[in-house]
Amino acid sequence: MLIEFKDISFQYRDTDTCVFKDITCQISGPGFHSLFGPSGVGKTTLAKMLARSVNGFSGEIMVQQIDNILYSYNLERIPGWACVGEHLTEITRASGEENRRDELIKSFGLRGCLDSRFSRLSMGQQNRVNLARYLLQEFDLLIMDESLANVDEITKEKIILKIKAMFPGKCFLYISHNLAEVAKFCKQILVLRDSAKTPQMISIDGQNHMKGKPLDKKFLERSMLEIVHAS
Ligand SMILES: Nc1ncnc2c1ncn2[C@@H]1O[C@H](COP(=O)(O)OP(=O)(O)OP(=O)(O)O)[C@@H](O)[C@H]1O
Repeated sequence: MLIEFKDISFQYRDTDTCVFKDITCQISGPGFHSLFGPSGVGKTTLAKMLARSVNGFSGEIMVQQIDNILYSYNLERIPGWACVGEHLTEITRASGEENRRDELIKSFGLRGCLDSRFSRLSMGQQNRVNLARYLLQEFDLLIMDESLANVDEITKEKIILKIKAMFPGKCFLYISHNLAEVAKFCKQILVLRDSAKTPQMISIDGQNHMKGKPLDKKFLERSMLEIVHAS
């Protein structure tokens, strides 16, 4: 599995600032990779380019062994008229993944939400339901653009570790503003900087924490420090 951004430059139409200037970087292999950087620097834009919903850039995005790319984001809302259980059953009808659905419902703490309408759930509950909907579909790469926003730290950790255990062969691009979280759970952190800085993207190794593995606190602290210095 390989994703390669080569000399990417981009400016939105009718704006006078460029978002990207000659970005080159690689993501290889399955697991959690992060896009990290200050608000407005272009994380969502780059993720959407990868998902082919933002075009018109110069340079190349090459992917190998990745056919299905899904893009999930934290403000995505599904129709509120059906209850959550029905939505998840409906999506499972296409994939035939009843066991996966039940496992996600249990580990994402969604049992109590199944009879509620989506619109009546809290934001953190809505985000968990929405993420489960994506994990029930076919994908090689899932972009998680702040998909776990509004979820408390303890539940978030359980969910990330569960996703890693359930989908060891899949690639995830995890976008978050939480420094400790990306350093702890991701194997690679792509720090995106202002387009006036050179290089605009810096790659840093993360801890890639897994369930049952001890945390290397020294390594984690070093990663966090490197990310702060790169930002
Ligand atoms: N459709 C658009 N048209 C014009 N400019 C846009 C458009 N979408 C985003 N931008 C601008 O492009 C820049 C990058 O936006 P983007 O949403 O990719 O940043 P981000 O790093 O994901 O931000 P955040 O962390 O706040 O979500 C911002 O300056 C934003 O104002």
